[in-house]
Order: sequence, then structure tokens, then C-alpha cells
Amino acid sequence: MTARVEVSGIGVELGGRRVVDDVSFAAKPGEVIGIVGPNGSGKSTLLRAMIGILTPAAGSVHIDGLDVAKTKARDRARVLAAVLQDATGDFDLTVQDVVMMGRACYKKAFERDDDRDRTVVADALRAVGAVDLRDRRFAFLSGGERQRVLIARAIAQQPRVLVMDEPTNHLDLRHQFDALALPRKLGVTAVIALHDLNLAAHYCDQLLVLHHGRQVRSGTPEEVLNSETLAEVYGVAAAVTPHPVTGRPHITLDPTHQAETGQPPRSWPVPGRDYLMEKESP
Ligand SMILES: Nc1ncnc2c1ncn2[C@@H]1O[C@H](COP(=O)(O)OP(=O)(O)OP(=O)(O)O)[C@@H](O)[C@H]1O
Repeated sequence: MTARVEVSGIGVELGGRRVVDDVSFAAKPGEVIGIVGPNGSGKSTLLRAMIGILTPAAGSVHIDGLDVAKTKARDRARVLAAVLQDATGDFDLTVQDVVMMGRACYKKAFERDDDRDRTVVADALRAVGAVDLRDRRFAFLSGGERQRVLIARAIAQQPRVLVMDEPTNHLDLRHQFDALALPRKLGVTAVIALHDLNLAAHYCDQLLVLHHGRQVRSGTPEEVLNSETLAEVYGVAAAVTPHPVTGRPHITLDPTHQAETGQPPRSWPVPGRDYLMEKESP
């Protein structure tokens, strides 16, 4: 199951300061939206406001017409699941117990787990490659193992919308790919905050660039990712060329070059001149 997400004019104040200001976007059912931007630009705050754990000073979030702010936590959890940054917790629980917490929104207080819950939990563990961790104590897992278990807990909620804040944190390369491919595999709509722009370009349909709490660019990765944006928003020099295999925008950073002009140095590889694009190959 998937859903349409509409974020309208969200503004959040923290410590007397507006840290997210007038952010709006819409995700069609099944779309993956990437939220990118420098440290402190408001990505996590926006996601927290979206899932209802921060009360926005302005704006609204609707999922298939349902107003998130006016929905009870239990009902919200059946529609929307979140994996937040470093929400590792110190649960003295097994991995199976932690993932089973994702089923709480479907049960009354003290209701026992049934076969359906156990099947959903087993499937969720399989989806993140963590079946062999099932009986381990959550508190003693590595950072990447914990992250995968928390993703499994979100999957066990069987949401229509998945919100993830830096889901690739602590994950090795293979598991980064798996985590970002998950929304499409599950068929859910996703809103994902990401620092890695190359991964964002590959896995997201639309990108929203935040800078000082404001959305300064939005559109497809092709529309948004260019040398000018990277210079203006991140203050770095970078060449953006089509990825030699996928054709998606690929960013090559130049750590030695100051981003005063936003223009890449002349020595950057040029597609077609320095390497062949796949479609040009014989
Ligand atoms: N509880 C709070 N009180 C006051 N200011 C806060 C609070 N939480 C966050 N902020 C500030 O809000 C701004 C946005 O923070 P946020 O965590 O949303 O940024 P971010 O884009 O997710 O950053 P990062 O890439 O570093 O994770 C920052 O300047 C941060 O210091």
C-alpha cells in the first residue's frame, strides 16, 4: 500500500528561532523524495514535524487527505513509520522484541503476539538481512546492525509512508543500497534525508534542497544537482556529469578548489570526450 503525501507551508520554531520556514512539497504514491542540504539546514526538524513528534508553528502534512497533526499516534503509526537519526535506544530487549514493537499499533494493550505478527516480523528481518540477529540483544549490536533492526521495526508497522533520516548512517556499501532500495521494494512512498548526493541522485525521484531552513531548489535530481547549486548551498566546487552506468547525475568533488565561481576546473572529465556513455557504446 502506498499513499500521497502533501506538505504545505511547514514552519518550525526551536529555541526562539525559525529553523524550518515555509517548506512545501508533494509526493505521488510510490515516489521517493530526498531532502538534502548542509548541516543544520533543517532536514531532521522537517522530518520530525512531518511525523508529528514536533508541532509545527505553521503548515500541515496530509497523507491521502489525513491530517497528520490531528491523527492519534496509534492511527498515525499504521500509516507512517519513521527511522530517525541515532534513535538507537538502550532497550534491554532481543532484536525480535524490538522489531515486534512495530506491531504495537495494531494491538490493544497487553494483547499477545499472534502468528500474523510473527510472520510480519520475520519478513521484516529478512528484508534487511537480519534474520540471523533475531535472538541477539539489541543493546550489544554494532551501529550498522542496530540501524538495520530499526529499519525492520519500521517495516513491521506495514506503513504506507516511510520517513527516514540518514538511513545509510553506519551502513556498509551493500546495506546502504539495500536500505535505499527498500521503499520501492515495499511499494511505499518515502521521504528520506540524505547527505550522500550521489545516492540521492540514484534513488530519489525528486529532491528538495534546504538551506538555512528554506527550500532553495526542488525538482528531479537532473534539475537540482549542478555545479552552481553545490557551490551556492554547500560552498564546494564539483563537476556534475552523467553517471557512466546509470546516466543519473554524478558528483565529483574537487577538495582543492574553492567554490568562488561554482565553475569546475578545466581538467574535469567530459562525457563523450574522456569516457563513453553507455548509450554511445557500440
Ligand atoms: N531543540 C532545539 N533547540 C534549538 N535549536 C535546535 C533544536 N534542535 C535543532 N536545533 C537547530 O535547528 C537547526 C536545524 O537542525 P536540524 O537537526 O534539523 O538540521 P539538519 O539539516 O538535520 O542537520 P544535520 O545535517 O547536521 O543532521 C540547527 O541550527 C540546530 O542547531
